[in-house]
Amino acid sequence: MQRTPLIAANWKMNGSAALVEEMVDVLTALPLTEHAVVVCPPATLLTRFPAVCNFALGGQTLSHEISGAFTGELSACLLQEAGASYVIVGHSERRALNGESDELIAAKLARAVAAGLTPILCIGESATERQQEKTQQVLARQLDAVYASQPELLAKSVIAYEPIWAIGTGESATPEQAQTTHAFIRQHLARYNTQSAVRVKLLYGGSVNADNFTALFRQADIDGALVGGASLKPAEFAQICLAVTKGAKE
Ligand SMILES: O=C(CO)COP(=O)(O)O
Repeated sequence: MQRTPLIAANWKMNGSAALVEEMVDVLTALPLTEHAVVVCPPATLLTRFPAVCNFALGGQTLSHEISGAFTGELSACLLQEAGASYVIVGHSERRALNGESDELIAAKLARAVAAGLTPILCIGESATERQQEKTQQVLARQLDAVYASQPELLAKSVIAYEPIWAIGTGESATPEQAQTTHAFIRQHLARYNTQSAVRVKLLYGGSVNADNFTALFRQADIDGALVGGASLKPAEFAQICLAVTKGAKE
């Protein structure tokens, strides 16, 4: 089963209209294959991107509500209207800083799928959980919560494994560590549904850069990356994108 690769950029609360222009110039010059790259800028910048280009756009979070008196929130439909076709859900920063629970994340995922957005579900363990050998337990809990809410949601999502200890630290998981965990995630998904487990794209996130990406991407169960810091540097991000268009896996 050949899964097409995906590189996703998470700009977090960074970027500017100027960075949009720079990124568009750099990415549109690349021979990107269809659906290979998605850029998730702050929502206010979504409409600054051209309506048609050779990469997709995504939001960084969404409300679990459809519409109404929810000041400051953004619905799936608003994101879609602004040009998004993906949305990051359950990033560890939102789990930690905004108190997003597994159940809330499952509700957001359902809202995204219902609106036709592809969710990028983030899961991952903290340094302490890894030291206590609870990585698999944490990931299983995060996946089970989504499965329990609606069994078909995971098959319609991209899943990003982002160990919290690797985010923004410059200390990426090693290719072996990442592959072991991705293989576990895929096995766990297979317990729900063997066919969709083979099809689901699993991205690795956490201090990915142009130097370490190729070795990560060569791993059997790593289908791409969710890139934070390096996605703010157009030339470096372009190198990561090119690695998948060149088929670095072979
Ligand atoms: O959190 C991340 C992407 O969602 C990873 O961030 P960094 O690539 O900066 O470590």
